[in-house]
This record gives sequence, structure tokens and C-alpha cells, in this order.
Amino acid sequence: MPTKAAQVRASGSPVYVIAGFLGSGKTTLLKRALAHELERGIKPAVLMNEFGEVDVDGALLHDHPRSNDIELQSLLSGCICCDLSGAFTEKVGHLLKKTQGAPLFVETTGLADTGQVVVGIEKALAQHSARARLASVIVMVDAPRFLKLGAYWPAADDHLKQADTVVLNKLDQIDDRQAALVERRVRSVNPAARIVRAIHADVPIDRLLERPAGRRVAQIVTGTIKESTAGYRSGSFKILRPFEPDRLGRWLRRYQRSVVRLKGYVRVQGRQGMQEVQWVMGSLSIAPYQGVKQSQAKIVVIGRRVAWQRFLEGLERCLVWPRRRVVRRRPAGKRVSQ
Ligand SMILES: Nc1nc2c(ncn2[C@@H]2O[C@H](COP(=O)(O)OP(=O)(O)OP(=O)(O)O)[C@@H](O)[C@H]2O)c(=O)[nH]1
Repeated sequence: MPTKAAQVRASGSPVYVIAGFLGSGKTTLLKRALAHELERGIKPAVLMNEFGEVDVDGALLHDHPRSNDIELQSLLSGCICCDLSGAFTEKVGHLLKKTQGAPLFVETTGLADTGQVVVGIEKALAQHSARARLASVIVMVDAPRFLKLGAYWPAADDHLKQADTVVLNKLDQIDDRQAALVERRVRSVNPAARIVRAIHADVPIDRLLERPAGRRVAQIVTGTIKESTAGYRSGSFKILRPFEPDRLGRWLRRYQRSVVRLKGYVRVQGRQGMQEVQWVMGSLSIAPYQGVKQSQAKIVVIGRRVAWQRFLEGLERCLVWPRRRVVRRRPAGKRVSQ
């Protein structure tokens, strides 16, 4: 019978993202997950990202009694979701080569755009490893401070929407009624996520590292829709991948009567840099974006009687997805002509 470690190798490296706002308990959870893996004889890999120049959390792991069994890399002075994205793809690739099937944990900075981090991981997996997979996105929530978080960090909801599991942490600092309020709020933002309650990130790690059934790869169009006047509604959305322009044109033509306006700056397959997209009642134009430098693609859509969920799902299908590298094995002793 294969050992547990061998089973892990057979199915390729699972990659776990541990995200959450500053101080929510990401490193506390990471340490628990590492201890759990090491106990089972598995040597995990870690990619830490710190916004500052000092690798405080990385240093804590270097001091770990079994630090020699942990493959650790850090990315400092920036965020893997934007300014370090190239280095991030490279480091993920490098670590996946070393892990040989053991899990890779990616701890983001507390300010990272989790959606972009997920896109970066998918890109790295497509480039470097046909067998590794994004297993799960775990978002830590500092429960006592969560209801006030929106004031500090307007992107908090977008980030929660990416989670497969949300850990409501620091429950020793609030009572049951407050915990229930936080849970209800989290549930309203991401009804599909599994929610786990914790103190000092003490969660059943086995269950946490299970691959959730039917993981949505990433929510790549995120945003909110608001009621406007005269029956119109408007939505603002972040777009995490480049558009395939012909597909976008075909999809929008279906909405000639209901989507009256769409504009923004996006990335487009085959074109360098950000592009300005303009749709005015049936007419689409795409041209190089001349405005102030933007790192995040965004659009605004205005429409009436639009089935928004369907519209957004269709919009996601107009985006370009990374291609998996296919490893073809040659049968021994035979040349394969392609
Ligand atoms: N009271 C209490 N403190 C906690 C809990 N979980 C973590 N902490 C403490 O909160 C502080 C921050 O925890 P970390 O795990 O470092 O948080 P982090 O999200 O990694 O922090 P950054 O990397 O700076 O964003 C530490 O002092 C932890 O010991 C908890 O459930 N209750």
C-alpha cells in the first residue's frame, strides 16, 4: 500500500493561499499547518510575502525547530499581487520543482488583492507545473475588528469573495452574539465559503486542507451593482484577466438593448498595456489607454433589465485563461512524430 507521503506526491503539489487583513492570524495558522504536515513526515514549502523590507514572519520560521525540513522563500518590499508579480511566478515555479508533491503554502501580505494572487498562482502553475493545483484559498478574519474593517480597507469584501474557507479568528476577544454578527456578514458576502470559528487559528487542519468540492478557480470579475434612477442599475467591476476582444464584442451584442453603457480600462489579448474600452448602445471600441497609469483593470456598466449574474458569467467567458503546459510522455524506444 502506498504511504501517505507517496499518495501526496502522486496527486501533485496542492497550493494553499493564506490571506487576510494585517494581523488577522495568517502566520499563526501557517505555523499550525506546517506543524501538522511535518508531523506526518511531509516537508512543506512556504512562500511568504511581506510588504515591508524586514522579513519578520520569515525569521520566525527560520527559527522553527524543524526549519531544515521547510523549503522557505520570501518576497519582500512589495506585494505579489502587483509590483512583485513576475518574481512571484518565478518563485512559485522554483518551489514547485523542489516540493515534489508536498504542499506549498503562500502567505500574502495583509493588503494583497487575493484575486490577483490567485491569478498569479494559476499563471505560475500553467508555466511551471502541469500537475500542481491551486487547492484552496483560506482567508483569515480578525473577528473583533472585522465590522470596522471596511473603513480602513474598502477592498475587504472583494477579498472575502475569493475564499473557499473563511476562518473567523480571535473569538476569545468577542462574545457569541458579536461572533454571530460577523459570521452573518461574512456569509452575506460569500455564501459559498466554508466558515470555521477559531481562537489562535486552532482549527482542524486536516479538514482545512481538504480540497473543497468544486472550487471556483477565481472570481475574476468582482464588484457591486447599485440601483440608479429610472430603473437603470450600474455596476463597477474589477477584471482580473485580459479580454479576448472578438468574444467580448459578440457577448456585448447580445445586450444591445439592455446594457446602454460600458466603459473602463482593461487588458486585451495581443495588445501591450492597458486599453480603454468603450461601449455605447451597440458600438464597441478598444484603444490604448492614455489616462493616469492604472495597475488594476476596471469597468463600469450601466443597464436596465439586465440579468446581471448571467451577464457577468458571460463576461468571464470572454477572458483569456492560461493554458496548461501538457507534458507528453514518449513511449520507451519509440519516436513520436507530432
Ligand atoms: N487574542 C488573540 N490573539 C491572536 C489570535 N490569533 C493570533 N493572535 C495574535 O495576533 C497577532 C498577529 O498574528 P499573526 O499570526 O502574526 O497575524 P498575521 O495576519 O500573520 O499578521 P501580518 O503578517 O502582519 O499581516 C499575534 O500577536 C498573534 O499571537 C487569537 O485568536 N486571539
